[in-house]
Amino acid sequence: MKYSTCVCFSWSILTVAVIPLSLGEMYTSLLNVKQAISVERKLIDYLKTYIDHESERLEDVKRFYAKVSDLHTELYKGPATAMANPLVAFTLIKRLHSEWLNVVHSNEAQENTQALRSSYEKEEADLPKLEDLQGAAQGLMRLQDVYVLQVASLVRGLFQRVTEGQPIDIYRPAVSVPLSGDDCFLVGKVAYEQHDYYHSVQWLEESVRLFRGAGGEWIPENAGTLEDALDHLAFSHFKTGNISFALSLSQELLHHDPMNGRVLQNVEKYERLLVRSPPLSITDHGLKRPTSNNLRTRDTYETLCQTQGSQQMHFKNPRLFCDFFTNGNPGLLLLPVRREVLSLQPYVVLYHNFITDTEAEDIKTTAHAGLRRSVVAAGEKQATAEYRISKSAWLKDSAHSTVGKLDQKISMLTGLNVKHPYGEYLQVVNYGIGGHYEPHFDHATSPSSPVFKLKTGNRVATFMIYLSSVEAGGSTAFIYANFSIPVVEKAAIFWWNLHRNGQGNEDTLHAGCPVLIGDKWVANKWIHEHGQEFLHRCSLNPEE
Ligand SMILES: O=C(O)CCC(=O)C(=O)O
Ligand SMILES: [Fe+2]
Repeated sequence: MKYSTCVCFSWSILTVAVIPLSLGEMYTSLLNVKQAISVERKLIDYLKTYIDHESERLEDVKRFYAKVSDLHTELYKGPATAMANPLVAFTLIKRLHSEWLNVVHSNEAQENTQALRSSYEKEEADLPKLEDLQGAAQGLMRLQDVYVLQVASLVRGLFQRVTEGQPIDIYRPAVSVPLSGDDCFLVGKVAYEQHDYYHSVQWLEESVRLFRGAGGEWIPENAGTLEDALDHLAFSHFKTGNISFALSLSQELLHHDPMNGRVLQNVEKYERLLVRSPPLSITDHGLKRPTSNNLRTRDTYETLCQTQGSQQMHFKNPRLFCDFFTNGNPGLLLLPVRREVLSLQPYVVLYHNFITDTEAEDIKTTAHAGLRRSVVAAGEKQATAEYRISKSAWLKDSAHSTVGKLDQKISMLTGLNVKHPYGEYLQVVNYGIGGHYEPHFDHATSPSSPVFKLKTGNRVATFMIYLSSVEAGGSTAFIYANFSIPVVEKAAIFWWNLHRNGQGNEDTLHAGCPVLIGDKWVANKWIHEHGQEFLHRCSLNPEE
């Protein structure tokens, strides 16, 4: 199979305009998700004003009600004598002529609703779109798959995997946020609409269970109902061959909606099917994950992600070592870098504390305005892809003094020329909900790749800096080399993408695992072949 190359034009920085956040999608970058909190804060304030105004209005209605009902209690004691009083008669006539009319036809309720709606409309541009909701739901399903998380636990706000029949915590959140029947309905529906009945069955089952538990009560914020969930779940079961479940759920649905012609027809159809071929046993309907085009490496990739950093131990391979490294450079003499050689084939090293907290903050902050949905090479062009969920920005040296400082330090450590165009501009990446980058090569694997547009050859090496920590997930996995590196905050990793003879090194196939918990930021510096002629020995030997 072919792997795409992560390609991004470093010169696109020239055309970067400051686009309001609302125009880009939200789920592909945690920074944007975090920014959405301030929008909800405003909505909360608007709702409070609405509740206050409506409460005042209801207080007035209640006062009028109390006034009139108290009067009637008095009047009923002797209505004839009461009416003999012209003041009582006058006020009765006035009430019936105009006071009731004013109360019943008051515009206040409408004005309050209108005020709430127009405040909401002011924020509308910054609200997540349907694409965000679907992307976030897909992110959850990705985490479920890659980390083998139990849906029933996720629904309770827990991150657990079943091991030897026992649910084991993969991560224990400080506060667990349980999901509602409607939350699960939404995730199930996203899967259902993609004909992915493996996930729709699991999520809709939870949805039906929770809706049933809530007694089928309707609440205004919900999009779905018990009936909707039963309907979708019944059809998902039918599609996965579980006709008897499809039948019993449809019967339950008819109980709520007896005149639903479509469901009546389905029930007849399911009954006929069951008469024709009765089910052998329930276990016949084992749900299977949808197949993907990267099945060959999927298991290794996911295992490497699950182990969250599974490097070969130094004691198992004495050629792997740690040291204080200066690369013979006087600039590093007083403060050598702690180097850890992680792998020899391909050659991958980790430099601890490569960047300071302040420098990492400078880089992230400078990147904010330029973050755009990350793209991958698609033939000669670049396009967004499901297999890379993040936003990225390109930073030139001139963007901030820290960028130039880092270039210098990379150059000292690697001994390579990283000046543009021999090194691409710094690519800063922020991952989104369940954000990931599936197995890929950083170097071009086809002569038409956009990597060659710089006219400085292929990407000979990658220098990647971890600008943040993550709480769980997000490791960098080397698939064929069979090891993964956990996110080590402030560290950087370096590897050669090409053999000395210029051929791509297949062993560098690598990936960014989905981020389970946290806000992962990395920065890539891609170094090209040209400009290194006297710095990195090349070879004509096809074996080298
Ligand atoms: O995020 C990671 O761990 C890997 C990122 C990566 O491979 C890339 O951006 O090319
Ligand atoms: Fe990469």
